[in-house]
Amino acid sequence: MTSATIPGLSGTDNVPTRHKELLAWVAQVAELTEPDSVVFADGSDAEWERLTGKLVEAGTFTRLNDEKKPNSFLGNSDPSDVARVESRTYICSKEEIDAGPTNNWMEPSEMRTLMSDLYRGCMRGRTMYVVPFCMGPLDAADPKLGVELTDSEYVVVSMRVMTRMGQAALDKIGDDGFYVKALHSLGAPLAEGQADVPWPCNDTKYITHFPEDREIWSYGSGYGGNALLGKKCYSLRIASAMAHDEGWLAEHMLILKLISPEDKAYYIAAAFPSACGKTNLAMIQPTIPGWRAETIGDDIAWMRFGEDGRLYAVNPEYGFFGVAPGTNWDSNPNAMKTIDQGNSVFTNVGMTDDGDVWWEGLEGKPDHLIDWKGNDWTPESGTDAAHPNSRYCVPMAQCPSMAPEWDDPKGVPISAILFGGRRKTTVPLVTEARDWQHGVFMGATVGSEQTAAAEGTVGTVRRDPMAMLPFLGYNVGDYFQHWIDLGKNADESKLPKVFYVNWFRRGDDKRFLWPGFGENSRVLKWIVERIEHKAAGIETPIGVVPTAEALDIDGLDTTVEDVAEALAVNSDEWKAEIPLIQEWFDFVGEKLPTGIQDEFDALKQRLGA
Ligand SMILES: Nc1nc2c(ncn2[C@@H]2O[C@H](COP(=O)(O)OP(=O)(O)OP(=O)(O)O)[C@@H](O)[C@H]2O)c(=O)[nH]1
Ligand SMILES: O=C([O-])CC(=O)C(=O)O
Ligand SMILES: [Mn+2]
Repeated sequence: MTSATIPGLSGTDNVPTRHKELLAWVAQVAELTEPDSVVFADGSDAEWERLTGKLVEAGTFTRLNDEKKPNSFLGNSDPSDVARVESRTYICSKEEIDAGPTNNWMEPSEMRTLMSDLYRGCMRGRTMYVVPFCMGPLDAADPKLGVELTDSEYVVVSMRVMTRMGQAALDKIGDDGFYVKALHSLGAPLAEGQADVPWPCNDTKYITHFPEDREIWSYGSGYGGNALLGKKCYSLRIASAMAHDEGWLAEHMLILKLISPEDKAYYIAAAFPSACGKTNLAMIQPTIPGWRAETIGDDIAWMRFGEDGRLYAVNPEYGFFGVAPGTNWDSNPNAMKTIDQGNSVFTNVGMTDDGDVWWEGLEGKPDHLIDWKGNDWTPESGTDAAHPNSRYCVPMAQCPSMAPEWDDPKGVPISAILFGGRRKTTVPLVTEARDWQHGVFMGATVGSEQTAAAEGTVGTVRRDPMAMLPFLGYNVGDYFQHWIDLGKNADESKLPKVFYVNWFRRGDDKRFLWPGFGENSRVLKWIVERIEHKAAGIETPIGVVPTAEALDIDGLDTTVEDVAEALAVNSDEWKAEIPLIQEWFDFVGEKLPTGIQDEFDALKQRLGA
């Protein structure tokens, strides 16, 4: 790590790059934000030691018991800074229509002026880190590079887990290479002698994207999705705009490798909204004999057509930023084994008296711990030990279920795409689309109950197209058209088949009708057998659903009645869905593709609605 003081970045001898434009940008931001010092992050172990040590000293981190979680830390946030802030997230395209109805928009120069005022002097008393990173393998033909400038050590160490961060990425950028500019500040300057707080942040927050300039400006939050700018901001919002221009897809999808008893591998990508089961499905342990699964990615997929006409997916990430509550040895043993190897950062979970972590749903409920707000907690407290959106941040390479090809820059050929959401009613366990365009319609109309992953009322149903509602870098109507066009230009026989799944349907007494987790392998088996033309299905107005016999429920600890209810297509429920879809399409507005409107009209006709 080399440091250079400001404003003297003109003397660049001790700086680890000769990239003039990059250095000019660093100097310009330093001049605006006035940090005490500027440090280039190199991604080394020594740097990790130094920065985690600094975070412990500052009271941000507590080092966990090395025998339980080696080289791991707990950092509990300010209670106001626990999730993505969608109402403060902006797409500042030049024209408002290009941000579209699903995004907040402000004219770019107006936003730059407003945020420059906030950034002025905002790093006083802090260090500004220059964090080079690469999304996806460094040896990709066209590596996707970025540089985050941040005044948060928590961000630097988390970026090291989540991305290929440090000198290797800076070397890839070279002397004049392109990189995405990602500027982040906690917005919490320190006056001379002012003591710091454990989790600095600001009540004013902006998470801003300039898609045409491929630039990100974030202010006021230290939380994952708002501050680790390689993840949602770059790999989804900016990348979706790049993908639209360049003919590929940047999606909020897990990537799973499923291996049949005949040893044939199938790669499946699945888009579910935040906190709706991507990580769990990505690490699934199938319950049906002979079937195995491996992980390629758990949150983001970049997909492009290969020379053979198939759609290939790459996981751009390097770490998991997973939902902690509900993760346990039964629901997700692979996540537990990954975490147990250490090298992790936990946010907003409880800490046990022996220096380990605990959250709701984890085995071994302790009699006493310190909760995520720093208070004494006992099972009688009646409060959550961990915030519902508490997270573990851990290197993917440690996960025992990773497929050997998980970081292959070529990616993996996708056989099926799953869309899903969290719906108590209406949506069956699994439905197969009639063709690509019908599949795009399904994705475009996914509804899901709101979770704790963003601010808002948990439980309200909202449309979350392709699970991308909070992550689209451009107009949602153009996005639907892009999906349709990619299918039109492809060899239909090589396109992935599309399915709509719902693990969350409930019975009258509110219980889940389907056990989920490892048992979802039964649904995956039907999907693979549909691809191989081996499983039966029934044509319904909404698509093809399994016959009672086609879904393998051998040895399943669920009643046949519940399974039937989970699979049921209830035409009254679907008729009630029609005005909701209409309302959503009215909101999408004039850019709704005719292909999607055609699918909607056909659905209404089939339903007699
Ligand atoms: N009932 C039920 N719950 C599930 C299932 N899969 C996951 N969950 C629960 O859903 C919550 C979120 O699951 P994750 O796998 O972390 O969700 P995610 O989509 O990766 O979330 P993000 O990281 O926010 O994008 C956890 O509380 C899980 O226990 C399932 O098949 N059935
Ligand atoms: O972005 C985050 O903070 C966490 C995440 O994966 C999501 O919300 O989908
Ligand atoms: Mn996510």
